[in-house]
Amino acid sequence: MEYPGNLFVVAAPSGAGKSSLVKSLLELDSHLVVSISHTTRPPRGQEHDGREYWFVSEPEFRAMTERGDFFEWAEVHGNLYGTSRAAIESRMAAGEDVILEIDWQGALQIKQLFPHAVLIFILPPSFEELLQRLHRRGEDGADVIETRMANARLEVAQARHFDFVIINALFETALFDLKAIVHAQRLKYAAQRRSRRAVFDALNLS
Ligand SMILES: Nc1ncnc2c1ncn2[C@@H]1O[C@H](COP(=O)(O)OP(=O)(O)OP(=O)(O)O)[C@@H](O)[C@H]1O
Ligand SMILES: Nc1nc2c(ncn2[C@@H]2O[C@H](COP(=O)(O)O)[C@@H](O)[C@H]2O)c(=O)[nH]1
Repeated sequence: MEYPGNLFVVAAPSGAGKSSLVKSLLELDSHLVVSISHTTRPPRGQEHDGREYWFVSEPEFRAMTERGDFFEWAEVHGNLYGTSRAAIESRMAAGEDVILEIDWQGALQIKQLFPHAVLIFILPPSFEELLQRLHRRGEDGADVIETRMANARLEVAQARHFDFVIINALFETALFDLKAIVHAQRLKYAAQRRSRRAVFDALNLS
């Protein structure tokens, strides 16, 4: 499928900082919209339905998968997560630039559907720092943190399938890298569209 806007996909092990980076990017970039995913995970302390996620029951989620409502979905850390068509289709069709914050399994599904999607993987500087960040965030119990740390070791091996890798050691540096990727992709896409136009013009086609 091809849409007129850019599609960015950001994945990372839990706690690497992708939500923080995407949130800061959105504050600086009014041309970018983030997709709100559906999940069966219970809300954390400050989370609201329709803001961080659409929180649904497992039967509701399964019904959506059967109806084909998702562009992609996956089981992550024991919960189900998915990007609904309703969340992004109209915005992509309108030519808006969309960013998805999803896990690596979803990212690879999106690349299959939208080959022009740009996949960005965020790495923490070390596993020790990742563990510290999960503890400092203070949102998850010890068992959840243990699961996420175990999964992190498998997830980082997937970075090789991504177009770009950013190491989120110093936050401002990682944000700069993310902005640069978005900017470069916009220029590349615009240039490609202009050259297609130029070819059409030269051939006197409309
Ligand atoms: N560069 C950084 N240095 C130190 N702390 C950071 C940095 N980036 C993010 N953090 C902190 O690390 C914690 C985890 O960040 P965040 O919630 O953005 O991670 P995440 O990758 O979105 O995790 P999840 O997938 O679980 O939602 C937060 O408390 C955040 O403030
Ligand atoms: N495949 C998908 N993964 C998603 C989606 N939305 C979020 N996620 C990923 O799940 C984990 C855990 O998130 P958390 O909010 O419980 O910490 C993280 O890697 C998210 O990126 C989705 O729609 N599809």
